[in-house]
Amino acid sequence: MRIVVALGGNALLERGQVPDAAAQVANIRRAMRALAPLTDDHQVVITHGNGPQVGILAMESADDARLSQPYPFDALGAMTQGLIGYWILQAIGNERPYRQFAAVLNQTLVDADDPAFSDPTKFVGEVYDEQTARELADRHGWQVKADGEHWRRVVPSPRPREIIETRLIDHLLDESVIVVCAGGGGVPVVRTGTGDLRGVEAVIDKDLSAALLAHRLGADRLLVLTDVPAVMHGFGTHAAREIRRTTPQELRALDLPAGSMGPKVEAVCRFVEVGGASAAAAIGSLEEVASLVDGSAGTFVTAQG
Ligand SMILES: Nc1ncnc2c1ncn2[C@@H]1O[C@H](COP(=O)(O)OP(=O)(O)O)[C@@H](O)[C@H]1O
Ligand SMILES: NC(=O)OP(=O)(O)O
Repeated sequence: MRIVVALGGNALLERGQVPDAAAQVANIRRAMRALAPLTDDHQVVITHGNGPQVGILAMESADDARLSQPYPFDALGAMTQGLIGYWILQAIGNERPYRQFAAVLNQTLVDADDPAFSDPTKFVGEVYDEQTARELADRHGWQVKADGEHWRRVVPSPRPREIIETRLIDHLLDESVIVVCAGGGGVPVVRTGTGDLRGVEAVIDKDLSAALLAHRLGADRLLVLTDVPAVMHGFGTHAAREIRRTTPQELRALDLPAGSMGPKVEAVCRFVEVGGASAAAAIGSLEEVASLVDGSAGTFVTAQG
């Protein structure tokens, strides 16, 4: 099978953990140990988030007095693809030293007139209390919003339209290469009037890019891995109940938070809706990844349910 895996942010950095390199390397090592068996039997693409990391780089850049302007988010996104891609390559390579791996620094096309550019929603960087967040916003010209009980910086997150490197990734998979790409949703770019690509200030949602990539690659599965075993009815209540086999229609009827489970559900729904009868997607925990493939764990989504 051809499988696209979207690795949740918690696999890189647990909530509240200090974002030291060593902590992330150890987390990624654990994640790759769990993912490695999947790569023995299937063509696998690994995508990953970059919200905390891109926020740290943005803060460093904003504080660097030598710069007349902080580095823009397309450049920062490319940096995180290199950083996290390197960590993943090394970790999966240590698990399967006889295999070939590639981290593809990729560009993701978005629409220049996407309404998201005037309504930032993507949380990046660290969490703050409201007062600190507002002070930072005044000092750096940021926009900040409440993320649950915390506050965080937000940046525009336009809808991904095309993964520019899809053909290259397709060839690599045919050659049995394990591919890391679309990290942080891919470097956001628009096409100019002359047909050139140009970077834009945004951070794309990695689950939505993973869904697009999975569709364009004709993948059999999209697996969205996170820190809960499934999508749940009544999440956070005593009556919480796992949703096991379902359809996009049933999932879309749920009221889910925009900053966490919402985009994951949107991603699996989009993949199944455009993929037809053979497409299947799952949301569940990294530790149960093998069982997510056949629906014996997690929330398994098909057109038929
Ligand atoms: N209905 C729901 N079912 C399961 N988890 C939910 C639900 N609603 C919100 N969540 C939250 O979504 C989180 C996963 O999203 P997120 O934190 O963005 O994951 P990741 O960082 O792994 O990408 C879970 O840890 C859980 O707290
Ligand atoms: N780009 C992105 O979706 O990152 P997170 O998953 O870390 O929010």
